[in-house]
Amino acid sequence: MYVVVEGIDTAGKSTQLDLLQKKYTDAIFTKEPGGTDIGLKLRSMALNGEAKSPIAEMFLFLADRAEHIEEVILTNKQKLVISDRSMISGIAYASTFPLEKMIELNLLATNNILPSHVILLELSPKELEYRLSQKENDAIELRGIEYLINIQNRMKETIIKLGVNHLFIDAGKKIEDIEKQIEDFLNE
Ligand SMILES: Nc1ncnc2c1ncn2[C@@H]1O[C@H](COP(=O)(O)OP(=O)(O)O)[C@@H](O)[C@H]1O
Ligand SMILES: Cc1cn([C@H]2C[C@H](O)[C@@H](COP(=O)(O)OP(=O)(O)O)O2)c(=O)[nH]c1=O
Repeated sequence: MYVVVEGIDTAGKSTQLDLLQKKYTDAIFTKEPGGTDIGLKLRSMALNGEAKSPIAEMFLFLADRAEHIEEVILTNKQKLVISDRSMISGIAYASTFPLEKMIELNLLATNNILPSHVILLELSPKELEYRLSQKENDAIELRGIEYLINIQNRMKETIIKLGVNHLFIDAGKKIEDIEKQIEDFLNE
């Protein structure tokens, strides 16, 4: 099983992944960007906003993804792999590029490998505004509420277009209610 937890910044991914880690002690936990050695370097370049060109930034994430699929996903095919983000983020965050083009590029990077389970934590603009105000923001988070809600809409569109098995969850619900919904989805 290749499970991905998706959502815009502050949606609650890390919170749920910590809970999953306690429950699924034999699973492989990984993330994008930064799930491999090269990925850690690419992650720091991408997140520090070092690239001036949005195209260069997008290719840093694609390089990370290609390496991650090769090194982590393919080598653990028989195991339960749970990833913090995936190509869904890759397609959605590259919002200045057409969706179809991004799907094509991401399928090239992943060798056409798709997640078997996609969990999307979905935030309301109000809850997003509150959560961003409670933390120090990185370069991407500083792009603001409207930018991130647009990304969230693109995430939903991407999931539907790819036709992957998915669960959309209201991220404003109680942590334990979300945890239960995820558990039920993985046990289906
Ligand atoms: N269901 C929830 N209800 C209220 N606050 C939450 C919930 N889930 C997470 N949080 C809080 O929101 C913030 C962002 O959560 P986090 O798990 O770090 O998100 P992400 O990994 O998606 O950026 C944290 O302060 C966390 O404690
Ligand atoms: C995977 C991916 C993430 N991103 C963005 C989303 C996040 O803002 C950022 C890194 O995600 P994340 O690791 O969730 O950041 P943090 O640990 O600070 O919560 O990179 C892209 O722009 N493109 C991508 O392909």
